[in-house]
Amino acid sequence: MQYISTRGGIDPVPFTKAVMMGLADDGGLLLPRTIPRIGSDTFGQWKDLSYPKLAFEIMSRFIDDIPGTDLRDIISRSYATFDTEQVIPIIHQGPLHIMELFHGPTLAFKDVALQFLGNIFEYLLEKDDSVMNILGATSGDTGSAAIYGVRGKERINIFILHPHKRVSKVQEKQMTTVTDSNVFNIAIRGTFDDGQAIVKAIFNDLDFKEKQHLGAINSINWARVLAQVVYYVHACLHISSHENDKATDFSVPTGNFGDIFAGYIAKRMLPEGTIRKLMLATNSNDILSRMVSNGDYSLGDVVATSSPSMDIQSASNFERYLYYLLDKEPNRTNQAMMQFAETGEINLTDFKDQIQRDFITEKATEEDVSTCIRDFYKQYGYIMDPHTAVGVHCALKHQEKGIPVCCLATAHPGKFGDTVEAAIEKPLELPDSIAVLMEENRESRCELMDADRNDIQEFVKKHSKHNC
Ligand SMILES: Cc1ncc(COP(=O)(O)O)c(C=O)c1O
Ligand SMILES: N[C@@H](CCOP(=O)(O)O)C(=O)O
Repeated sequence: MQYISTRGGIDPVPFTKAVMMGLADDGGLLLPRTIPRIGSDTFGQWKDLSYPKLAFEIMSRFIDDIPGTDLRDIISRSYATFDTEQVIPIIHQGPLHIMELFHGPTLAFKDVALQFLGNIFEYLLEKDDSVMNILGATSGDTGSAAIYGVRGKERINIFILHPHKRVSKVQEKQMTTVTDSNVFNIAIRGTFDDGQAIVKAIFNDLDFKEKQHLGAINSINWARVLAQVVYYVHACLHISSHENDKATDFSVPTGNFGDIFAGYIAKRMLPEGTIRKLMLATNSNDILSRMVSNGDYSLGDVVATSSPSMDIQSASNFERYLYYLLDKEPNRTNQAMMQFAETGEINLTDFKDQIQRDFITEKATEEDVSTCIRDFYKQYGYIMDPHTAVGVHCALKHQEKGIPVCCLATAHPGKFGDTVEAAIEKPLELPDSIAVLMEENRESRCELMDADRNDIQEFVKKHSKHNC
């Protein structure tokens, strides 16, 4: 399998190079040259596979430059850190299927891909006897999952930018109380979008990228998307065996467009009609919702909400979808992205029909989110986090009679305890890993910096790991 850039400016590369490259060297995003198709027979044979075995079946269709035995080992180690043997339980609650993606070490869906990516990096660096300096931006969950994915790994230093005071208390503590010497947290005076733009600008300095051995853990990195494709297939297998092979809709709370893009890839891979509709749910940062409703992909200000991890306007992975929307023409994708960089908008009104064939959308206000958490708890006794509630709100509004809907539960409610407790009007029982974090006097480490690309680049240079 070869990987190409959405902007067409690099020669195709195999999986391992794509993972190490992160952002494509022409500023675009990497995609597999073709999306493998899964026939109905093969899909049927996967029904009883464990999660790691299913992950191997899917990933090995995209990875042909890591020996099978090594890939199996990497996958099985990655999911052994989850707190349940099922890895990703799917439960039936009221009218919905809820896929709980938060059973990994940092209690959010990011662990599913970042446990895997941390192990892939370690494996490839050992092979090459090399080192890596990871640079990433987070609105709260990617950062901690990436840190937990690589903490203590000898060949890796990690630098994570998060927006100062715009992440939840638990998210902040999860990141900053990891005091391993290879972990550097930077709180920036700015938004997640500012952090992501700085990360991309630094990656685009190819000389710096090469000299500092930069690596990417954001969904810029194809391996992130790939690991997330697996759980859509897992859910389809589960639901088709419980609901007589019915086509399934998915509702996905969306910020950087990575998770829902993984669903889009799964839809194109699986037998026709296995996934019916993808519901794209946003909070008040609704650029993606406006794009689906009327083709208007135009930046607004980032506003702070109770689902802070989705307080994003400039959705990184949108470029990958745009590439397919523009008939896989890199020149057109490049032009559109250049225009977006200049004007902050892309007019997609001519593509509205296609976009609406791919997605249904809904935007949840702050009131919608707390009402959804409260009512779902009252009716079914199930407690969800505010990001999950954005998706559940959308699912309940758009569910069609007789069509199963699977909602992605992207974080544990305890990560956003204040919002959840206010909605359900009672204290939450916190998992031990959160209770420990909130103990007083825990040592923590974080630099506060302006959202200044040069300062951050200098900081990374000063603290970066080098080959011996
Ligand atoms: C808890 C949670 N839910 C949903 C999302 C949205 O995922 P994506 O950015 O892949 O669209 C994020 C991060 O953005 C998140 O951290
Ligand atoms: N919600 C994310 C934002 C970064 O998205 P990514 O999927 O590109 O890493 C976060 O929690 O940081």
